Amino acid sequence: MTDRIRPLLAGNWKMNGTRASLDQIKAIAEGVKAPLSEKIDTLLCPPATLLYVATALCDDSPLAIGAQDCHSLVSGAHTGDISAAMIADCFGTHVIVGHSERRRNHAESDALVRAKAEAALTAELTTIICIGETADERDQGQTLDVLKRQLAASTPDGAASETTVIAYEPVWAIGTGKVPTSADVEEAHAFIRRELVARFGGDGEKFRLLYGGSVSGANAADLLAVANVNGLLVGGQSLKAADFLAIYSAFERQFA
Ligand SMILES: O=C[C@H](O)COP(=O)(O)O
Repeated sequence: MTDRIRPLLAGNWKMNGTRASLDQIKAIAEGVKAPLSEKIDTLLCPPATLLYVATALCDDSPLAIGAQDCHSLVSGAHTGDISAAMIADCFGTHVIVGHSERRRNHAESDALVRAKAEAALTAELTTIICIGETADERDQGQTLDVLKRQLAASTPDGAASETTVIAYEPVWAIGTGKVPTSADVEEAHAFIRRELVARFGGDGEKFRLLYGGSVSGANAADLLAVANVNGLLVGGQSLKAADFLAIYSAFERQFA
């Protein structure tokens, strides 16, 4: 862990959460307090239906609210989509793009992910670009090739460490309870770091690299101890405040 890099704990609710879940957002917002909030950033990405009310709920909290996807255009005839500008209009500050569930379920290409990331940058949202190999790709020894291709093709030339976060999420680890070894995470993150430095020079050293995939309160501390892991992207364990705050506590132990 490079101490210049401010860690980020991010939660992705995926297609979960209704108005009845707002009490969980409130509890998380109240739980991410100073002094730790002065050292690490926290973010929750609820479904788009809750975005506006969630930002209002978190008005007095360090907890940032973001979205899970955006269209590459600002507006137009795109039924069901939301634009980066709309997210910003709801006071969202972040957006996830290129999540493997979007890549798989909506056939999103690297080029489309890059266009979405460009739109997010234009809307002045912090963009979390997800990359990661499938189980087959891993079994065939292609992990680093996949990461190289996805990172290069999904990241805009205008990306910078202030505005862009890279999340390494092995597809086979998402929602499965399977987590790569620390050595595997270290290898992947070191590779991503090298690629970013090769492309962005010194600024590549400063990008935040998140690990995601079956993160829980039980494994968060071990993951955070891995070199070049600057935070975590959490799915299932971000839905309940108690689970998410248990992961936040692991940050406390690592970074306070
Ligand atoms: O965006 C979050 C990831 O897909 C991880 O999900 P998970 O923590 O439920 O495995």
